[in-house]
Amino acid sequence: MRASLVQIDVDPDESPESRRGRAAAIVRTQSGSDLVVLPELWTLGAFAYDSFVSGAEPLDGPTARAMAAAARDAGVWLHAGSIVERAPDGTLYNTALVFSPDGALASSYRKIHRFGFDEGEAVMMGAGEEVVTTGPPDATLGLAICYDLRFPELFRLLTEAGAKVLVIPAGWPARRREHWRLLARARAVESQAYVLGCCSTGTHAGVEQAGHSIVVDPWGEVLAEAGTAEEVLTVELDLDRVTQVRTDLPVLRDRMLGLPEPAARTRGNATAGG
Ligand SMILES: NC(=O)CCC(=O)C(=O)O
Repeated sequence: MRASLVQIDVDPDESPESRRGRAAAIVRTQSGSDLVVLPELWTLGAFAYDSFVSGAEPLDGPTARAMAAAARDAGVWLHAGSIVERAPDGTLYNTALVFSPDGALASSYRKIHRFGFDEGEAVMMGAGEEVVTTGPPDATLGLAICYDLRFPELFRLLTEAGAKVLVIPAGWPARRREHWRLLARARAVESQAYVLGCCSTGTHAGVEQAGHSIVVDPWGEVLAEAGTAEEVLTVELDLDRVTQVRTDLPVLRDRMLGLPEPAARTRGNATAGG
């Protein structure tokens, strides 16, 4: 399977409409790929909180329509990164959209772990509640977004649901770039799956983006990594490698399920220690 990660420059001097057109044009150039991936909130900028309310869109809004057409024209599976979704009840979500090669919306995923602590998306957006896998039947994509990368329990659930390729659009800051690179490899090794991390580049809302979109194989080796410029990273994924690694080193089989809850363990230890 050939995958192309589009590391787009999110520049506040370019309008979301212009960037949408540019991203669609780039996707159309990737017709030889099976899967094309865009970053998190690339139309507005992941840290451009001031634009979230005015720039929110429904699932059939302008970004979704442009991406559906681009996926169809290129004949690719398109993970269109994420949008600020305005749900019918008015709640905002950070929502990833995946289109099949006929331009149909195959799946959407609402980011479960919202970044910002006491500000930004953590207070402006609702939290997703669904673990989502999708994609080409032979690949099974597991969906996560940016800050989700810090929460291994989500990736366990994605692996249990059959994910072989973990796709993580991001607007990760340059300041924590080494966390991004390290956690992408960690999630690949523990899940024994490919990790496709597609980050934006440029600076918006005063936050320099990490770039360094990355593809890691199920053994934890980095197959390709971008720099900090806008670029398309294209790699060949051998999906049999997932099965091979899981067979050769069957650690997923050795999980000890049913361990007591942490609180129960603490009580137990305290008693045992006298
Ligand atoms: N947009 C994000 O989720 C940012 C995540 C981040 O900055 C971090 O985890 O560090």
